[in-house]
Amino acid sequence: MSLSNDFYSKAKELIPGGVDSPVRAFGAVGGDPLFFQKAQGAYLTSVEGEDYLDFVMSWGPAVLGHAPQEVVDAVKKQAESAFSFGMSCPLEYDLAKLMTDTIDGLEMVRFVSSGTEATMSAIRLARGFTGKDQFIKFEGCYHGHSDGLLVKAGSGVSTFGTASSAGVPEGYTATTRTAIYNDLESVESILRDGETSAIILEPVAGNMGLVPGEKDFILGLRKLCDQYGALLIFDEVMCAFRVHEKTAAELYGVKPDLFCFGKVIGGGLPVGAFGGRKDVMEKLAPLGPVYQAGTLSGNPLAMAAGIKNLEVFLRDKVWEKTNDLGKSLNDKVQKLIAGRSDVCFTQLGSMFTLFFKETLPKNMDEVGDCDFDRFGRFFQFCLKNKILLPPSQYEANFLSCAHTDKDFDHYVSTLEQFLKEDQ
Ligand SMILES: Cc1ncc(COP(=O)(O)O)c(C=O)c1O
Ligand SMILES: N[C@H](C=O)CCC(=O)O
Repeated sequence: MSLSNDFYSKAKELIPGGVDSPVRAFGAVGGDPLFFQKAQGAYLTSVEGEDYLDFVMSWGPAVLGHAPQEVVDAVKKQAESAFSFGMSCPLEYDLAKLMTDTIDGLEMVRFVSSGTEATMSAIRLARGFTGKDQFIKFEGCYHGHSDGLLVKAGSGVSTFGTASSAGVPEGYTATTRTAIYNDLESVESILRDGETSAIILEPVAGNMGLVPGEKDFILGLRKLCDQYGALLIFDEVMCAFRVHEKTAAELYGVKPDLFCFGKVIGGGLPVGAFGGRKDVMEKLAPLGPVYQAGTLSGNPLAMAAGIKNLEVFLRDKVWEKTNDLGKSLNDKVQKLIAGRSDVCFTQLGSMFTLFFKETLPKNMDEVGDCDFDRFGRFFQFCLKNKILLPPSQYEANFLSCAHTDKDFDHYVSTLEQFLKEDQ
């Protein structure tokens, strides 16, 4: 029994499945989950004291690497004066100012404690603003686990093979309409009745593996929203500051009505935010009739971590570094797999996915063609070689400015060995 096995056995007695989020359970790749004690730079240290090269990076926040000193110092300093006020503090304004100054189209922003809350609140706001109940989401996009959004969702929902979740009454999903990613026709056919309040999507999807929206698709969504009186919501919880220096909105040159954020803007502490057009945001309580609240919203520790994470990201031009690193990894992998038809690789900024299929998928159905058993074997092979991948073919990998070309050489030689042994 390893120490991780020991912790896992104990955790299973008190925590369902031994984990606080299903993807951590290694359910799709076999074997028992590892438990960790330390995260530093591009590495995690298990409770056994073994170092693992990390491509999970806390599912996105750690774009500077784990525990960057300036963020650690900012959190320590804040902890000396307050963990939580339950009242307003200047740090909320500071992060709002930094974000609204940085992000084109973000006129106002409200902080919450998770990406789930951000998307759930954005949908409520869109309904309140337009007076319409229906909204569109895409198969394979994941927007957290609020009831109405747990329909044909990616990430753990697909990993564990559920189209929707038990415990969600039919009525709660009756207003959720699903369309096919990268397929404008599937969207317009739903919009024609004029009943849709909003379209929400990951403009660069990372919860069915990395599947970028095609430019025409994203531009087309903007046009359709304008034509049919629906709001366009970009869920950039995962992709902001990862696929572009700022947002995917800038990458495509499209302005959504609302954005959702999380991950990087909290520097690893629990945070989410939604914002966008002022006339829409002013419908929120206490100004307007759309209610939304949170005991720990705008939490000072999370604000301090987020401000420092973003400041360093912008000041040190971290985007240029992570983008170059991503391209370097892409070059190495493409060279290795050239001419193969059993595997393909895609990268955008600091996100990437290796799919066990011939060609890159454009939507959730095409991701379904992957060889999932082989992905599981690759995951285990990497683990043996001290590399931690997200434990599902449906998840994107993340790198940070703390990763190095030497780390990538290790990943690529591990992949090379795997492809030789696993014919
Ligand atoms: C695109 C996207 N939206 C929303 C969420 C939900 O965020 P959280 O897990 O912080 O609730 C996630 C991740 O889980 C995500 O990747
Ligand atoms: N894909 C999810 C978020 O990005 C994975 C995180 C989780 O559900 O625990």
